Amino acid sequence: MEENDQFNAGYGGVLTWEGNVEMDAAIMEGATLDAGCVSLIRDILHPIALARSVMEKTRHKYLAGDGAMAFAIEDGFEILPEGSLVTERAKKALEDYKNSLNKTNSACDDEEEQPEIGDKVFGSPGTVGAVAIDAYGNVAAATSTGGITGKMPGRIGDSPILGGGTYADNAAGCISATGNGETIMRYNVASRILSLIEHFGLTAQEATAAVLEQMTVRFNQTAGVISIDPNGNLGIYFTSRRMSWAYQRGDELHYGIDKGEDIVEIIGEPRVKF
Ligand SMILES: NC(=O)C[C@H](N)C(=O)O
Repeated sequence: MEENDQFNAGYGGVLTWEGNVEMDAAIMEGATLDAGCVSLIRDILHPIALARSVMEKTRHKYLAGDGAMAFAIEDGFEILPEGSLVTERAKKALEDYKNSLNKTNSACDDEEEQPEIGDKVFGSPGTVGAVAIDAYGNVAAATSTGGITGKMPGRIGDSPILGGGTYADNAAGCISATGNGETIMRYNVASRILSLIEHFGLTAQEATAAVLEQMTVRFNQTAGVISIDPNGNLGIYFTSRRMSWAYQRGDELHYGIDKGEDIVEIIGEPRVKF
């Protein structure tokens, strides 16, 4: 999905105020609470793979900027020619965003001006997130994003923040979030949802809906989350107008984008049967 320009991750990621793609990603496994996070990544097609390398090959959990790029080179990642991830669509979104700011001509972080997820005006609809559970109850989460259009260079969102936009713990479940990163990280969205599941016995759907509704009321900002609880129940909820999501269970593929939508396709037997 990082290769698909329809998503705000990898190729087609949204642009900083200065017109660059600067990406964040995180991956976490719930059995060990091991994790890898990266920020301020440029010219790499799959930042999520770099996050995984940080998890598996370093003694650290989070690398950013020049150090992360140096590690990527050392680890054999292809560094694309500068600007290779920038699409015409992302450029147009940045231009539209700049034109929409009639108050000031700087990269201010005025929350009122930030588009909500799904907004077609200022860039690709969304961050790419994945959550999964296996037959043994091991959960995992991963999130990859270009952030928000017109962000200041150096800005880091919620996606690589463990407990903010990404988290996985076999005792509680797994989370990937999308939406206004400044709000999601301040509200600790992932850890709040998982607390409700672990300590108050809510299902993934109940906990996800409760926390996102509270966040939206408190901050007047929208977000969306996909989650799975330790019983394998899915949570899919968004306070934005739209969020594209999909999941597979057995041979059924479900997907949707607008509220209440649940399109089902039978895609044949899965290769691994549980
Ligand atoms: N579209 C997104 O989900 C953006 C991401 N949450 C960020 O703020 O970096």
